[in-house]
Amino acid sequence: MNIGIIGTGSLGRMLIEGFIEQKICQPDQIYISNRTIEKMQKIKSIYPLINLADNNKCVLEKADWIFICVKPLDLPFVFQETGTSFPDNKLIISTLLAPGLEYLDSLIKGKVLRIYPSITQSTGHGVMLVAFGKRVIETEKRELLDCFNRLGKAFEISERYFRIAGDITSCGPAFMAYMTASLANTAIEHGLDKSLALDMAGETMLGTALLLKEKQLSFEQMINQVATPGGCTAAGVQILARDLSPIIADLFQATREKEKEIINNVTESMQNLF
Ligand SMILES: NC(=O)C1=CN([C@@H]2O[C@H](COP(=O)(O)OP(=O)(O)OC[C@H]3O[C@@H](n4cnc5c(N)ncnc54)[C@H](O)[C@@H]3O)[C@@H](O)[C@H]2O)C=CC1
Ligand SMILES: O=C(O)[C@@H]1CCC=N1
Repeated sequence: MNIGIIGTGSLGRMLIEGFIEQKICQPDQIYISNRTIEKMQKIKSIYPLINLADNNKCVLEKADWIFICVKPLDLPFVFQETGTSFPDNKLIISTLLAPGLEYLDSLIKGKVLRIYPSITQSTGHGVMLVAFGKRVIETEKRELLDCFNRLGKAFEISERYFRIAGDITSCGPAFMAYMTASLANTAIEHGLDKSLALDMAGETMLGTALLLKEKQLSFEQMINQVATPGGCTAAGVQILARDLSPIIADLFQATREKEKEIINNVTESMQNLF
């Protein structure tokens, strides 16, 4: 089975690393294309056997599973080039937050699904949200989910939950990194050396994740184990409990509004072209 990646930015590259590092396929089974050649060449310097395609059409010809990893507003240009009619043995896999499956199923003659991956999955950990279009059959669904489960955990859910789940799983790594960096930055403001603070923050984030996983702790158990009764962690947690909720509510609102804007813009530009 050959894998195609159209768009080798952050996410396309993560998928390439994940497929190769988790031994889902060999580098010579992967065909990639990108608008600018430099990003592809960097990937080729790491995986010399990977195939650089001349254009997106070549990826479609060579690969069986084709992951589209461009930004939503670039999608119309991809379909302009490749057409929208694909044989039944190909699976078109959109990583984009828009357009939705109903539109893709009506535009594309062929099999399509949506995934919402996470950049963390190159490590074999993290979450992939999955929703299948109506022409994907059961055996293909199982094969896809088996593959995605080797890149962390795959959750087949209705795409109407992609936004709120994606705030945890796909945007989450950035939000969590921001919060951890904020702890470090405040410590820096209080006089701790910058590189020490950042190193400490990263190591603590890693240790926290490993502890949660290895000891199968719930978040609440983790908090309770750290927060000695009457101690300073408990004092800090009280501040979070008092002040964090409205900020997180604003964050969910902001991602939802941005998603709406992107969906409107993509729908308009698709309608202009098709
Ligand atoms: N970065 C992330 O963690 C996640 C991203 N996504 C989705 O993945 C998609 C890509 O996101 P990123 O990788 O972050 O963006 P990016 O901007 O890093 O990468 C997009 C790539 O597509 C290429 N491209 C643009 N037009 C093209 C065309 N016509 N043909 C071939 N290549 C073309 C660009 O040169 C660029 O390398 C977006 O739709 C995003 O919503 C989904 C979940 C997580
Ligand atoms: O920021 C974005 O729009 C994409 C989707 C989730 C992560 N990156």
